[in-house]
Amino acid sequence: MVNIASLKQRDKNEGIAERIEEKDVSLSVEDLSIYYGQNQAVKGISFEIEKNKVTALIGPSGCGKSTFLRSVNRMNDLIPIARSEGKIMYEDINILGKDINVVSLRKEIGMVFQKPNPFPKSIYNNITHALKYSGIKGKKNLDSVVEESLRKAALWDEVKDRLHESALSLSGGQQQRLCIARTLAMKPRILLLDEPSSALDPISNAKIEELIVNLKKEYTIVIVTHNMQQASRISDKTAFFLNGDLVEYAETDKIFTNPSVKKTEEYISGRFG
Ligand SMILES: Nc1ncnc2c1ncn2[C@@H]1O[C@H](COP(=O)(O)OP(=O)(O)OP(=O)(O)O)[C@@H](O)[C@H]1O
Repeated sequence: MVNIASLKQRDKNEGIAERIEEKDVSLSVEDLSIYYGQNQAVKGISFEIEKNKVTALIGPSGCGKSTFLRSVNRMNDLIPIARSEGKIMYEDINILGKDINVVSLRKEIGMVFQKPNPFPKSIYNNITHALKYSGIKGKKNLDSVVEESLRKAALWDEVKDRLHESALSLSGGQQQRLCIARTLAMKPRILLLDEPSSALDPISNAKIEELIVNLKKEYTIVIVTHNMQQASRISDKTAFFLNGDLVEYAETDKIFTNPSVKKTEEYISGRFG
């Protein structure tokens, strides 16, 4: 079983970690195909996701965006008929390798879903729940991780006086920021966001967008969105998917002002999808 943390230690010993740190690439996708039984949902795509940038995945419904996103932290493992070919390299480790420790991978690469899904526990316990399994103990330590995570998720000021109330008493937008805080508490390097604000009101949406832009200083962010304005406002790079193919991948400004492929232009101008 390959444990990501131990690999990093090995890399550090061999001086590889420092060299990797200098690279701008966070994930390198190499000829990736994903199938559900006979249906090929992702068709041999290759691209590199850059560190400390926001990468938006856009495209019409059913084109493979979520399938790709889920494969990055091995959530597709939970679907018996799903299988993949090709590689997703993360710090010189193939995420799709059979010997990857998926639990440690998911700490490094956290995921937040479309619908806020806090545990039916207190705000505080939502954050500490998984920490206990990763060996962080003691009230002082836990308190400090709770505060740090909630601050990073821009939620601390709104909840600091009600940490022991149920997370379900929060608004939808606050619940989603709590889910982001819960993911940040695991100290990930990469955040995968699957339409994180599409179920929220415009003000909550604006808060999530502002949060994403702030978080990219510390994290690499990959976001699936159907909202073209959102992709153009917050992302640095945009990948346009269509029928499982990666049709175009470029700087967001280029995709939205001067795309190279006609299909991209048709999609972003609302002519289909
Ligand atoms: N759990 C699953 N089992 C079988 N097929 C699936 C499963 N999830 C997705 N698919 C199929 O894979 C293809 C890609 O779906 P996917 O959800 O990745 O698209 P998407 O671009 O994220 O769509 P949306 O924007 O609607 O979320 C579709 O043909 C879909 O029916």
